[in-house]
Formats: sequence, structure tokens, C-alpha cells
Amino acid sequence: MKVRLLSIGKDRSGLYEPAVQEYARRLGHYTRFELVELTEASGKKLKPGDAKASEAEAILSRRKPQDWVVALDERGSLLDSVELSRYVGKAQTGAKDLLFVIGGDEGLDSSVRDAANLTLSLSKMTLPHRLARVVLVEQLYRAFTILKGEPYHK
Ligand SMILES: C[S@@+](CC[C@H](N)C(=O)[O-])C[C@H]1O[C@@H](n2cnc3c(N)ncnc32)[C@H](O)[C@@H]1O
Repeated sequence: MKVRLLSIGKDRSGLYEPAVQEYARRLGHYTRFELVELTEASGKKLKPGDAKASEAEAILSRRKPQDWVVALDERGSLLDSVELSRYVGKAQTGAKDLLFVIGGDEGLDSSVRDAANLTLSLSKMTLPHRLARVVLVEQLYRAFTILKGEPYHK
């Protein structure tokens, strides 16, 4: 099974990236995990709607037939950690790959949400997308430890 995290924009802050890299390293013990950063179209002087549409095109072109697409959005479904681990486990037993998608400053285009198998909220609050990456990779790491019955999740 492969898990990919596709996100819009690079993290040059130095604040969140070390944590993302640490959880990515830990996730590597359980699954093939890949982080993919796509260039923000909003930096290309497009109108917000056009930028989101252009980002959506880049995102959806990366989708593979065996992927379950999970769009991260504050308006999505709220799962607890055990529920997320069950979703990951279902993908694993169904020989599916998981493609998680985090939007940029303007959020995700509705076409990405429409194409998603699941729209997942990490909270009802709006998070900076770089912080959303950290929360998601930690929860994915937690999900795999739950599936393995390891003591990390309490
Ligand atoms: C700064 S937010 C964009 C907010 C934008 N106003 C919107 O309506 O989506 C950037 C990205 O971070 C992710 N994100 C932020 N808060 C989130 C949350 N509470 N749950 C899930 N994803 C979130 C989403 O993928 C979002 O597209």
C-alpha cells in the first residue's frame, strides 16, 4: 500500500517542515509514504477562482486508478483517530492507495472535493495549510500504530 500527501505550496517557514519530515520518517516503517508539493497557482497572478481551478487540474492529474482520494477541508467529516485508522485499514485490505490532498491559501476547488472518496476535516477551525500537514501526518502515523496494536495511541 502507498500513501501520498499532495499539498499546494512549499513550506519555507522552517517551523512545520521538521515535524512533517519526522512523521514521514516514522510512517515509512508502516507504509510507502510520499510527500508531493505542487506549486501554488495563486503566485502566478491568476484570479483566486482561476488559481484554484488550475491547482485542481494539477492535483487531479496525479490521481491513479487505485487511489482513494481524501480531500482535507474544514467542512468535511470529522473522524476520531480510531475511525481514521479503520479507513486506512479498509484501504489496505482493499489493495487501495491513499491520496490525501491539502489545499493552498485559497483552499481546494470544489472539483477536488467532488472527486474525493472522502472529505476529511481535522477540526471545524481553519488551520494554516502547513500546520494541517503536520496534524494529518501525525494522525496517519497514529492510525498505523492503532492498526498494529502498538501502544502509541492512548
Ligand atoms: C488556509 S486553508 C484554506 C482555507 C480556505 N478559506 C477554504 O475555504 O478552504 C488551506 C488548506 O488547509 C487545509 N485545512 C485547513 N484547515 C483545515 C481543517 N480544519 N480540516 C481539514 N483541512 C484543513 C485544507 O486542505 C485547506 O484547503
